[in-house]
Amino acid sequence: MFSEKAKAKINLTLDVLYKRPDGYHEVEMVMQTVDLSDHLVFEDRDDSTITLSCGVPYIPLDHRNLAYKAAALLQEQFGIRRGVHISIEKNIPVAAGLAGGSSDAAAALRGLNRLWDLGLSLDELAELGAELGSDVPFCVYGGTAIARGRGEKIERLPAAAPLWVVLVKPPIAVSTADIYGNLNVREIVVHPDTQAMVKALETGEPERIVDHLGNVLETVTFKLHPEVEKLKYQMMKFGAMGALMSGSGPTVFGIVDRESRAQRICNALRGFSKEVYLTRFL
Ligand SMILES: C[C@](O)(CO)[C@H](O)COP(=O)(O)OP(=O)(O)OC[C@H]1O[C@@H](n2ccc(N)nc2=O)[C@H](O)[C@@H]1O
Ligand SMILES: Nc1ncnc2c1ncn2[C@@H]1O[C@H](COP(=O)(O)OP(=O)(O)OP(=O)(O)O)[C@@H](O)[C@H]1O
Repeated sequence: MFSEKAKAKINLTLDVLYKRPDGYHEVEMVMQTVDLSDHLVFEDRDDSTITLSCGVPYIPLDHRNLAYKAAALLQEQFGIRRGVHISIEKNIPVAAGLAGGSSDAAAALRGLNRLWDLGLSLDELAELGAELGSDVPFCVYGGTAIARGRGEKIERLPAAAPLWVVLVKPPIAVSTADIYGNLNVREIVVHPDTQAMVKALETGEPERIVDHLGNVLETVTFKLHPEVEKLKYQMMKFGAMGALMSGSGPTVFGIVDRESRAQRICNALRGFSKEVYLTRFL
């Protein structure tokens, strides 16, 4: 029996450069792991099937689950005849822009690499992960990184200073495909400055980091779901140093340098949303 943590991510920057002929968007994003995690446990089975259990009722437990897909991919690629039962304790909100499913897939790749003694490196697992989703390779490594291509090309960065992050999710689910589908690249007014964010992270100065937050998908999601923009405004009003929507949304994160202030923001936001989390850069 093995276990793995599947950590959530936020996008400190998310830039779209152009729409590619394959329908995906060429991106450049600074990604950061935060300490909000699902927990996965992997147990051997007597047969070759893959089974899943999960405490929450609203995620698929069959071939549509990204952790199932990860297990099936490894079985197929390496001719594995052993089965596995994967229990998922879900703490990351679903369809939130926090890569919950992608992180479960990455944790499944790491966990099964150990359970099935495959001896694969993180680079090899990340390459396999790209077949499951654009965010999976980053989730294989975690930490701080720049993601390019459709998100699968990862340049790892030194660990960032452990800033506090408040997450707030409105009670709506957002489809990533819909948000990218509604983006008109020619209408992007301000592109985030990826290199400036990298430099800001090197200094560890929160004031510089929040200066360079930017996500070109915000405009699209805000138009479809105005309550997301409202939460961003409230996050700032309650005292965050900077705030941004994560990924395609609808989660908004706020960056804070002191725990006491982060706690106060969480308390204030709980008047508006049931889903508020206090986390940190990891
Ligand atoms: C929004 C982000 O989460 C930011 O980290 C990612 O860019 C999306 O990552 P993801 O959810 O793992 O995305 P995938 O499962 O690979 O793709 C979902 C859908 O989003 C769109 N998509 C995704 C990534 C990308 N670079 N361009 C796209 O246009 C495509 O329509 C795709 O069918
Ligand atoms: N292990 C899983 N956990 C959560 N959702 C999953 C999982 N496997 C498949 N899904 C499906 O994936 C969809 C997207 O959920 P997920 O939580 O991964 O979105 P997300 O956080 O917006 O991802 P991203 O930030 O990578 O776009 C859900 O509708 C859900 O049914």
